[in-house]
Amino acid sequence: MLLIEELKVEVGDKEILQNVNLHVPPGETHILFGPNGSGKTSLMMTIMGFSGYRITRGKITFKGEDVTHMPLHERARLGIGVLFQRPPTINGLTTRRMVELCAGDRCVDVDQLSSHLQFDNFLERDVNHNLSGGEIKRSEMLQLMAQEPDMVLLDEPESGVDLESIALLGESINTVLNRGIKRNPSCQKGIISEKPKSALVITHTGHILDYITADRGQVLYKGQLRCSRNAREILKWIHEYGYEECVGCTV
Ligand SMILES: Nc1ncnc2c1ncn2[C@@H]1O[C@H](COP(=O)(O)OP(=O)(O)OP(=O)(O)O)[C@@H](O)[C@H]1O
Repeated sequence: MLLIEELKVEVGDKEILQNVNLHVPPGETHILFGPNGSGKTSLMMTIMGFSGYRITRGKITFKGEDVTHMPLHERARLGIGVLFQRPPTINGLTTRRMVELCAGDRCVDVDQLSSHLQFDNFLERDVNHNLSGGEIKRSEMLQLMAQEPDMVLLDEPESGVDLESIALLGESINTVLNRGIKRNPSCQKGIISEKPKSALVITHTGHILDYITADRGQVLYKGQLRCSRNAREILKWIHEYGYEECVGCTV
């Protein structure tokens, strides 16, 4: 699904990612750990194609297509979706309209989806305007559910979300990954996708691991991917020994 080969990325005049190799096969969820400033968000922004992240070497392939220099909107159309750590407020655009735009020509029952996410009361507000941290995450998940991407990049999905609401968030992530979206049965447009979805998830706390199934964990350290193993094992090592010891282990 996603293949990254020998990727080097600069932001401004600073090299942020060095020789990153990563393979996320169809249907797999990979977890990305790493200390503050190690380059996790930059990696996601580069995969998504945001400007300012200059690829100086390497290649990104998605669903067999070379997307290394593909514009952001084409990557989104090809099936990459992102949940931002700190998404912007968009004045003048209601969340309902945004969700409709994300759905494109897919038939999505916005009211049903938002009710599922307990977001009904905020649909007519401008995107992320005056929303709490948890409400912003639900708004972003709503947009992802409508977009129905083949691969989702989730940047700290649990940040700002209270412990009770993480279960709801985890459920919505699983909906996006495993079961596609719930459709209005009277709607004839669109095809329910049964294709396996993939995910790359950044987490600091690991709380989200209680709700989603992780196939593998990776540690990004000083711009390099240094470890690849069971995500819970990595989390345990980080808790017990810290990042420096974790990436130094040879077990
Ligand atoms: N637009 C930018 N201009 C200059 N430096 C940047 C820019 N974006 C990121 N950086 C720098 O690149 C490094 C990696 O940042 P990044 O946000 O990718 O790290 P991160 O691992 O996601 O951190 P955190 O866990 O704190 O969110 C940091 O030193 C950051 O200051």
